[in-house]
Amino acid sequence: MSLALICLSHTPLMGFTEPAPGVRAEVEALLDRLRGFVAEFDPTLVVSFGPDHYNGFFYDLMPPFCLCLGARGVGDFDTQEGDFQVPEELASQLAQHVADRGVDIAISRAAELDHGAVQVPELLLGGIDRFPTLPVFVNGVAPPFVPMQRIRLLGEAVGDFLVGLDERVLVIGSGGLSHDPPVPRWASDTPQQHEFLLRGRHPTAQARQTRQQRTIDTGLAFARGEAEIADLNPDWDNAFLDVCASGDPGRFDAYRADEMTEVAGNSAHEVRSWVAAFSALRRAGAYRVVDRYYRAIPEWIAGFGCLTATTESEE
Ligand SMILES: O=C(O)CCc1cccc(O)c1O
Ligand SMILES: [Fe+2]
Repeated sequence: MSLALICLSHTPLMGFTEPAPGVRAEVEALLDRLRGFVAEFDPTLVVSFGPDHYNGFFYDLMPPFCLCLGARGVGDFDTQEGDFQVPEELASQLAQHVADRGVDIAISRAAELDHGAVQVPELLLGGIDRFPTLPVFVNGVAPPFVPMQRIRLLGEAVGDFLVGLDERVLVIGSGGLSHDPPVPRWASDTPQQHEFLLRGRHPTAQARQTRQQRTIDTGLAFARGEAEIADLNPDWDNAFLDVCASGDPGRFDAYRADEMTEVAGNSAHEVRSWVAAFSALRRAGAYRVVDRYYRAIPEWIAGFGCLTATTESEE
C-alpha cells in the first residue's frame, strides 16, 4: 500500500473566460507538474472526493456525502460525459468498511456528477474512465452542512480501508477554495428555482446553456469588480492550505460552516473534499507536501489552490 494526494480547485470557467496575462500559462504549468506527479506515482487505484452543483444531487434527497458504487459524469461545461470506471466489488467493500466504522454513509449505484467531481480527474488522469476509481460525493454547496469533524471521520474511515489494500492509491480532493459563484440557493431563490433545486435533473440543452452563460457572465463581471458575489479571500485560503499541510487533520474540526460562508463565500464548503482527502492520507502515516500553489483568479471565480503530498514511506 502507498498513498499520494492531489487536492485542486476546480472551475468550469477554465476555457470559458480568460484570466489575467500569464495566469493561464501558470495554471497549465501546474497541471503539467500534476500529470508528472501522477505518472511518477503510477496509481493502481484512485479515490476521488468531489462536490456536485445541483446537476446530480438535488434537494429531493441531499446527503452530506455519498459513496458511489456506480457513477457517471453529466457533461456540464463540456466536461467528460459518461461512466466513471468504478470497481463495484471494491466500492461495496469500502461502503461496508465505512459503515462498520459507524459513519452514517449513503450509497448510490447510479450517481450523476458534474464538473465538481469530473474536471479534476479528467484533467489529471486523461479521463474518468482511465483508472479504477472510487468516487465519493461530498456535499459542498447545499446546506445544512454537518460539522467538519464528520467529514474528517469519513476521510479517516476511507483512509483505513485504503491502508489495508495492496494498491498504490491516488487520493483526489476537488473544490474550493474561497469563492461564491452563482450556484442556485434555496434560501435566496424563487419558487421556480425551488422547483429546479428539487427536480432539476437532466435539463434541456437550452436550460443548461442558460445556466452556464449566467456563470460565465458572472465571472466576467466579477473580474471587472461588478458582480454581486462575495470577494475571494486569499488570507483565508492560505490559512486553510497551512492547516492541510500541517499533518494534523484534527485542526479541521475548528472550521464552522456559518463562519466559512461569511468570510469565504457560499461555495467555500467545497473544501470539505480536501478535508476528507487529507484525513484519508494521514491514516497511512505522516505525509510530506510536494507541491503548493495558490492564486486568486476572479475571472474563474476561484481562490485557486493546489496541494500534493505523499506519505513519507513513499520516498
Ligand atoms: O455554475 C455553477 O454550477 C458553479 C460553477 C463554478 C464556478 C467557479 C468555481 C466553482 O467551483 C464552480 O463550481
Ligand atoms: Fe464548484
